[in-house]
Amino acid sequence: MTIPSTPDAVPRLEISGLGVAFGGLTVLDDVSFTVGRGETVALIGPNGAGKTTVFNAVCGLVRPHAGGVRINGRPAPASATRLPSAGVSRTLQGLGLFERMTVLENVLVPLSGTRGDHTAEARAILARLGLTALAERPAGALPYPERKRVALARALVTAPDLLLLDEPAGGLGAADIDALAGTVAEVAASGCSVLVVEHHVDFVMGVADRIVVLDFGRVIACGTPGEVRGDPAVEAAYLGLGAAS
Ligand SMILES: Nc1ncnc2c1ncn2[C@@H]1O[C@H](COP(=O)(O)OP(=O)(O)OP(=O)(O)O)[C@@H](O)[C@H]1O
Repeated sequence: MTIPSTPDAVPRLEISGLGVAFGGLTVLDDVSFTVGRGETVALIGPNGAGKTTVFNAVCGLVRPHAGGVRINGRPAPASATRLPSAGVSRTLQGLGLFERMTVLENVLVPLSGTRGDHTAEARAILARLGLTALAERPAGALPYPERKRVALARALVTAPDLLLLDEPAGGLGAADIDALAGTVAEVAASGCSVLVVEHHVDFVMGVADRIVVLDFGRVIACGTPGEVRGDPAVEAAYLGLGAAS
């Protein structure tokens, strides 16, 4: 996918003054942060803090009443269907795989509207994620960790320059989380920017360059993992509430 090049100073993702309300409920209030090129930023916070709503605003699935989202310096697409052409891929908490389609067919879905045969690219991604032997299996027949990897492969096949991961470590064991952390590090090293929503604190501390902490729809802290870990407001709001360690 060819994305117009932008100066390095322009963030891949810039969220400024974002406000979202559902009916009378304010869910996001003046949320601002950036994700730079090749940077991995984690968005953490207690249940209901507004993390998924941030993702949905980036993807054009909810309309903010204040502020905005820019991707590579341009306003984010108003529709999720235009995200791939803006260089953005996303995984979903619910995975959203087509259960009866094979692993390979699932991974080819994002490229189905584009010209040419993309089988070689899809197989390369499958190989990178250790899924080659499962390529012809129906996605619905696989154990959960492999299904999660298929969802990640499907997000990577468009070669995004901004990858949004919604709870990628959820439901995985230690070995799969380690492998996932390695994949995220490789993706970021290739220049792709990553925004990850995740509850698993060790995973977040290991992969994130910076962490943004939301509580009741507001940013209460932003910094390196070391800075955030020691922040009393974060401990009170989140880390002290028995999150996975
Ligand atoms: N479509 C909607 N209509 C009404 N309220 C909503 C809607 N989507 C989310 N909310 C509410 O907005 C708030 C933030 O939800 P959101 O899913 O963004 O939080 P979250 O931080 O991702 O939580 P979790 O960690 O549990 O996934 C919650 O109070 C939720 O109930």
